[in-house]
Order: sequence, then structure tokens, then C-alpha cells
Amino acid sequence: MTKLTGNTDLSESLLSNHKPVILETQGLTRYFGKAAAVNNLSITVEQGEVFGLLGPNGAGKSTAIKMLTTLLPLSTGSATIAGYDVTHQSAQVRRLFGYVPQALSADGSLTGYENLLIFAKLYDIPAKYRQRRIKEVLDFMGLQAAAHRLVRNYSGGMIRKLEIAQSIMHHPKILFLDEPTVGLDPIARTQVWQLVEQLRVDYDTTIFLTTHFLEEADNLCSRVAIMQQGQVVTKGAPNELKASLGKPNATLDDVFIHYTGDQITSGVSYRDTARTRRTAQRLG
Ligand SMILES: Nc1ncnc2c1ncn2[C@@H]1O[C@H](COP(=O)(O)OP(=O)(O)OP(=O)(O)O)[C@@H](O)[C@H]1O
Repeated sequence: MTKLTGNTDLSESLLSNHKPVILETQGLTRYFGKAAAVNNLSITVEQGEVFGLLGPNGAGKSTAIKMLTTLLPLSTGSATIAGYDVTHQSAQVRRLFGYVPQALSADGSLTGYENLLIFAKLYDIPAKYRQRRIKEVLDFMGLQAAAHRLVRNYSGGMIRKLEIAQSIMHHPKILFLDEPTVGLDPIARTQVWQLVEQLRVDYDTTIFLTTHFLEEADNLCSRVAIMQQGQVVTKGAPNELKASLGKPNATLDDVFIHYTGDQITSGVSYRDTARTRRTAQRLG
């Protein structure tokens, strides 16, 4: 995969510059019945960093994102975004983030422009600014030429770019991306990551992503937390985590195996495979 320029050095300088904390969780926990899908998650994310929540299918990543985006109540613990509590100040929190879920969030029967117009209205962008903002995000995502085509005729990479465009209409401070590259071919994947990196550089947007592609996280993230069965098994800067193994050329896969005694590919069930294939199918 293409290495995005300067990422690791920049992340280290970000950490040493002590940028403000934009997201903080303490003991974040969510039960489904008696099982804890997320168990005692405590993390901080600094403004302008790319933070990765990593782990295999079923580790609890999506559940964590759903709690942080106010879609799922917390069982116990707390979480804040820019100082606002996700449980008690959910209206303020919702204005601050963009969210691209795993499920399709663009309407295939509409054009890209029409999808963006819906989001502009949803985000209360005043009518007189809507056209300008839609043009800006189309330009940023390189989707101008396709703006008036039906989304059902877009490629997978174009759909994902449109979904990101929708989610940044209101200039969010933090963007949540849940498995954003599942089902994309390598070229589309690289394009998506370049755009994500550009968002961070141009607008200081904090990126909070989940992925089970560890190499990808290594290339993009300033810091990561690795989850397994609802719990964080280790967290830190990828380079620090790899160095901590004391083994030359260690990878994040090695880190994962070291802390969990397992392979990230383990536990891939029929459900996981079916879901990945469904995603791949819809993204063409
Ligand atoms: N609504 C729900 N009801 C019951 N159990 C759930 C629900 N949502 C998730 N779970 C369970 O919680 C655990 C964590 O799931 P979650 O989707 O958060 O994991 P994940 O790391 O995001 O994996 P994936 O990438 O497969 O979605 C899994 O065991 C899952 O079956």
C-alpha cells in the first residue's frame, strides 16, 4: 500500500505539541444482555490526530463508535467530545461530528448533488450558503464531474467519497469512519486515505476510524488502541508499540499477536464473511 507522506513524524510531533483533547472516554461499557460488547474503554484523542480503534470482527469497535456518536446508550462509564457529555449533552455533541457508518448512507436513486443537498438541509446549513458548500465538498472529493449522475451508477470508491462528503458538510471537528475501506479495491482505498489525510491537514479535522486492516492503520494513525472481545489490550503510537516488542521489522500484526496470542484473522465467521461480501457487492 502507498505510504502517505510524513504521517508518523507528524503524529509524533502532534503528541509532543500537546494539542487539546477532543475526545475522552472513561470506563465506557456497553452490555448486550450479559455480554459486554465494549468493556471499560478508556481513551483520549487529541485534536487533529488520526486515531485508530483496531481489532477483529466482533471486537466491539462499531459498538464503541455508536456510543460515541450518541446512537447507542452507554451501560456504564462516560464519554465527552470537545468537553460535551455524549449522554447529557447529545444535541451539542451531534453538531460536532461527522459519521460514515459501515452501512450505506447515500441514496442510490438520487444524484450525488441531491444526496449532498439533503445533508446540507439536515445540518441546517443556511439556504444562501448551501450551493457554495456543496461545490466545495464536491471539489474536495473530486466528484464534480459525477455530481449529477445517479449514485447507483457510481463505483465503490466514488460512493465512499460521497459518503465522506456528506459527513463533512457542516465542517465537523471530528469525523468517525467505521471500516471505511472494507470492500474497496486498492486504488480506491488509497484515494480514500489520501482524502482523509487531506482533511486532517487542511482543516485540522480529527479522524477516529475503525479497521481490521492493521497495515493500513500503521500507515495512517498517529495512535491506535487494539481491542479484543470488548477490551483494549494495548494502545499507543504504532511505532512505539512495534518498538516495544524488541524485534526488528515488527509489524502491527506482530503487536496484535503479542498482546492477544491470536491472529487478527481468527474468528472470521459466516456472518463476517457474508457481511464483507455484502459490503463489497454494494460498493461494486
Ligand atoms: N444490537 C446488538 N445486539 C446484540 N449483540 C450485539 C449487537 N450489536 C453488536 N453485538 C455484539 O457485540 C459484539 C461487538 O460487536 P461490534 O459490531 O461492535 O464489533 P466490531 O468490532 O465492530 O466488529 P464488526 O466489524 O464485525 O462490526 C459482537 O459480539 C456482536 O455480536
